[in-house]
Amino acid sequence: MLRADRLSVEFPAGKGWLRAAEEVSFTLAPGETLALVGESGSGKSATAMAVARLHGPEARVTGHLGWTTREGATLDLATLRGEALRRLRGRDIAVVFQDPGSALDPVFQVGDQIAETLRHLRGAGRREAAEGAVALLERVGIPDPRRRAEEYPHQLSGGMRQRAVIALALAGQPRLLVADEPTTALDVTIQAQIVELLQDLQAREGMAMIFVSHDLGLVAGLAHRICVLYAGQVVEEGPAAEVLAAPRHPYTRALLDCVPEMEGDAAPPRGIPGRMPSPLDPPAHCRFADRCALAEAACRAQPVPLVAVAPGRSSRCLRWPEVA
Ligand SMILES: Nc1ncnc2c1ncn2[C@@H]1O[C@H](COP(=O)(O)OP(=O)(O)OP(=O)(O)O)[C@@H](O)[C@H]1O
Repeated sequence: MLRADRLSVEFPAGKGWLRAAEEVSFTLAPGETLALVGESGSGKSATAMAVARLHGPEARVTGHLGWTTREGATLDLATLRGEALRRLRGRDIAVVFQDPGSALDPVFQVGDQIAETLRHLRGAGRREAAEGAVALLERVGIPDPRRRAEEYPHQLSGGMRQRAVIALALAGQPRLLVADEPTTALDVTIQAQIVELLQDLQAREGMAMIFVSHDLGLVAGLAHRICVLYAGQVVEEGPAAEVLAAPRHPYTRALLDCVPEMEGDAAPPRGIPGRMPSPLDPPAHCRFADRCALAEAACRAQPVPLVAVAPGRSSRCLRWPEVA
């Protein structure tokens, strides 16, 4: 359904450009969830926002985003403009962000906001839209949806607000949901509930999803494929079960080591020692070398390419067979 081919996202910085994402490639099948994982600043959001075409005019996006429409035609999302882009946004591709507050207007009742979207995107009549809004609130697990529909966003808890935002995203019957750290602002128990909801909706509606997270533990139960980003580059990509069971890049290994062993583990999450290189001036060789226990002279001698290590799996590490 979606094929990102050498997608790069750059932002103006001083006299040059900051490469937030660099030649990122992946594919997404209908009904599949792809997790984009990495530390803060690794380029996850830049990549996800490029897919949703939500960057400001200052961003320079290059590469291709092949998209197969409902009718089977192929478009390049990266170059879509005007009416075709408006039709796609909100309808075929919906987005849920970290902060549920930003997607809801504080001065309108939640149900009215969803109803208005149904009228706009699906041409529903007034009554049909109001009923549709209640049905959507019910579908995302909001108890007593008829009463909740009449409340204002501030009357809902954080978790309920994020559910309402997801209901709003579903209003256009999207084929792809882009969820950018949708649970980061929520309590741990609520996080799990929202992840469960997304998983359930995704399976029921057959929607594809791009899920952005810094937490490999969180995406473990959700993702079909995982794409690990480091300093703007894909360092590992493959089926989630394989990546989690036998990582082929030391950075993925290190991210896995940060995941608490057991749910409710009281130990504070450990970070990875060292810092990610600045995207303004990344080294020409392996970008992870300075934080990597396996790094040797060859890793600092040349750029390291992303290579296939198994069918459907790739790694950007010279010593990948030794990682798992
Ligand atoms: N609009 C912008 N203008 C300039 N630089 C930007 C812009 N958006 C992102 N960046 C930079 O691009 C790099 C990648 O950012 P991005 O937000 O994609 O990372 P991320 O992995 O999603 O991290 P986070 O979890 O913190 O959002 C960072 O260095 C960031 O500062």
